[in-house]
Amino acid sequence: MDLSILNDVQRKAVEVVDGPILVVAGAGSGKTRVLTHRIANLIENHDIFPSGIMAITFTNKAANEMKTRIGSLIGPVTSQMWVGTFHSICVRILRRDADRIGYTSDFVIYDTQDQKALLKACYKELNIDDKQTPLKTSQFKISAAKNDMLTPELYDMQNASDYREKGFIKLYYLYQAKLKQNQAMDFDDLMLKTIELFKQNQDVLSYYQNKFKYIHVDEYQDTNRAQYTLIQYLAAKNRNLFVVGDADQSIYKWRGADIRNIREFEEDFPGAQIFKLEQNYRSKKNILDLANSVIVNNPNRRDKSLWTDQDSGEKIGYFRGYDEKDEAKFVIERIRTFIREKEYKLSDFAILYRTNAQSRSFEDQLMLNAMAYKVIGGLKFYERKEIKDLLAYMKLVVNPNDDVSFIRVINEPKRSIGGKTIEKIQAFQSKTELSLLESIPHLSQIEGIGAKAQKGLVEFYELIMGLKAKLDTAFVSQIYDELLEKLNIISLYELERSIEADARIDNIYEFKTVIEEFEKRSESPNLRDFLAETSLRSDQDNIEEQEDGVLLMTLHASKGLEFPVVFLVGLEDNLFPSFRAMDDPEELEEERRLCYVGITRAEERLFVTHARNRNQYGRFEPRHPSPFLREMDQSILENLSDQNEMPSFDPPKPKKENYFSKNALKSKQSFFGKASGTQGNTTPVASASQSATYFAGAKVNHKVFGMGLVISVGADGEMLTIAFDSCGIKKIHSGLAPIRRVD
Ligand SMILES: Nc1ncnc2c1ncn2[C@@H]1O[C@H](COP(=O)(O)OP(=O)(O)OP(=O)(O)O)[C@@H](O)[C@H]1O
Ligand SMILES: [Mg+2]
Repeated sequence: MDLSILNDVQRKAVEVVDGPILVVAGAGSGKTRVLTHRIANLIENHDIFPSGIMAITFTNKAANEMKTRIGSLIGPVTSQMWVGTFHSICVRILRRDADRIGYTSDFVIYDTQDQKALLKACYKELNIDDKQTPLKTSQFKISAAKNDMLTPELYDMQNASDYREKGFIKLYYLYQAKLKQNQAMDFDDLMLKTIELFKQNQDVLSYYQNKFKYIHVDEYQDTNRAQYTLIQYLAAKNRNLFVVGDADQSIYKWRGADIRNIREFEEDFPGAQIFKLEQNYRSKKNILDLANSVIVNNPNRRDKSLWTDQDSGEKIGYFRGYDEKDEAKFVIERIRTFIREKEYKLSDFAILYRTNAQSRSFEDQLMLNAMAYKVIGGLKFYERKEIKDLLAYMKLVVNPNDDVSFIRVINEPKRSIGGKTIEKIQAFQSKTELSLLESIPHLSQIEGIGAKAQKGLVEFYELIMGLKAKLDTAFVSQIYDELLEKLNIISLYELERSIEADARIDNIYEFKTVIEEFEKRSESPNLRDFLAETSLRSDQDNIEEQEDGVLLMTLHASKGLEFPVVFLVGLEDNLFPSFRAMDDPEELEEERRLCYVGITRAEERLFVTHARNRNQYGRFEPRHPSPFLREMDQSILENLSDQNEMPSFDPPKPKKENYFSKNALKSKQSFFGKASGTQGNTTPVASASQSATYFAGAKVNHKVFGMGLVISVGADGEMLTIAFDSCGIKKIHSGLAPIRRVD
């Protein structure tokens, strides 16, 4: 095998055969390449059997990529070599020896839905109200405990003195017992049970320790406690552990990833050889410089020097649109120009964003331009559950005969209506030719439907009919608002307090923006036309399933990948970095690392964009540029914004010392204006009745709801819309509520 295609340090790292090895390096320096070449080298030049080699990555996509890369070096990877995710490797181990810890080898794996169903059964047994403690909350807590390797027993020991934890501990015990009864494991158990297997069965552990002489881990910076422990077990005997990672790319703290794992590798494995790669092969120099100018603002990091012998390349395109639609138009227009002028294919372009809901404006523009696209690691906007549900409601309002929509949403949210009830109505329906919805007024003629289900059905009927009555007089947005209110859907998701639920809320608000855009451009904005237009869009979706397409994904999903042209979009305060980062310096550092990951995906061209106004939380509001934009080296940005979109406004005052980097505030040639003078919408609005001044972005403390962030101030200067940490968005009268500013 030809190792001359590697640079000196890379080759040295590849050539060491035994002992613990850590390769740390910035993005695009060839870490993954070194890892695959090392494996090929072991097999080709050192006669190591593939069956003695294991390589672990974080996603299936990355695992497949790794197999392909090794395959291209030494021929197809056989199943004797274990290349996979942590989970897939654990399943393989457990299938063989689960009986040693009291499971059969046919144990089942519970996915999120199964987990919820099981939790529900526990709730029933323990009399827990899922309105007070949403299933999702317990699910999240159990997962967090497991990622920290806390079994119910350990968790109990740690929290025994905390009376508030009593309920949860009981639940956790029961949940775990029920899993066992069902011979089931949830995803997190796969890790924990493997560790348990090793702990309790020295012979099993020895078998794997002897079998896997060489163990490799990519993206080591994102391992959590349980994953770390598993690796420690497997590698303890031979100590031939080869890990690669980059502390600057650690972006999974919220899933328990512990950046210390990489920092403390030398302590965990004394005598470890450390290699630092410094040459980046992926990106043009300007892109790399930009990435560095951002990441240097993270305190507590080991400085790395990353260089490239590539030329500077073009400057980084900077665009500030009037709103998110304008931003999307710019991006799609650029892609068109690139394709017209150079030999690019659609999949050379990646649009990276912070939150899923942002994909919508880009999807719309791509569809308008008949360009194929793919949403990686997620669903296209109109395929997302909450959007499909809301569309189904609206379809029923227009068309009571739509049984498909009826079935989709009759029990969404829960109305105690199950499959049996629907079958009974269907039996009735076959005699009457009424639709399912139209059958509801005839419930008295249908036997065997319980009182609870009857009540649910009638309420559903009244909801739809109530909206139908307004069909010819109300705006679509009014119908939509009323629908949301009656379903209480936002509150239900808010109660879940999970990242997933937050994303759904974002999407629901984003859909309101879709409706408002429709109302603006159509002459008689009615629901029928709106639905017709939307169904055309979803149809188009289906045609576009081809190989090639512009790639859309969140920053998290882009880890480890590379693309010729990257658009990093939505660089706005409270979006990226997210609102959560405002009060939490650690969170802000994690967001900054995410920004670093995003920038370093680009090979040839990079564009950074944001909007001056955005529809978010269901409101059209002025936005501040992201602090990350200010941190970027301004001398390598090229302003591509329209003249009238040239910036200059008053940036919000720094609230935390490191919130805006010192660099950025000093920067002379900033696109983002000096910290003097106020303009336009960002002018603070004084509250009439209080001396305190409230404005979008002000932080407040409410006696009951706790800390929150003002999202907007009503025209009277008194009605505030506030996003509270504890309970989501609320409207509060500043003169009447027990509220004060905190700075
Ligand atoms: N010595 C080299 N010569 C030429 N190209 C190289 C060399 N080393 C790496 N590359 C190329 O540079 C790009 C980045 O490599 P790779 O993906 O392995 O980097 P990485 O450090 O794993 O990046 P990330 O931190 O983003 O995961 C790849 O296209 C790879 O083929
Ligand atoms: Mg990599």
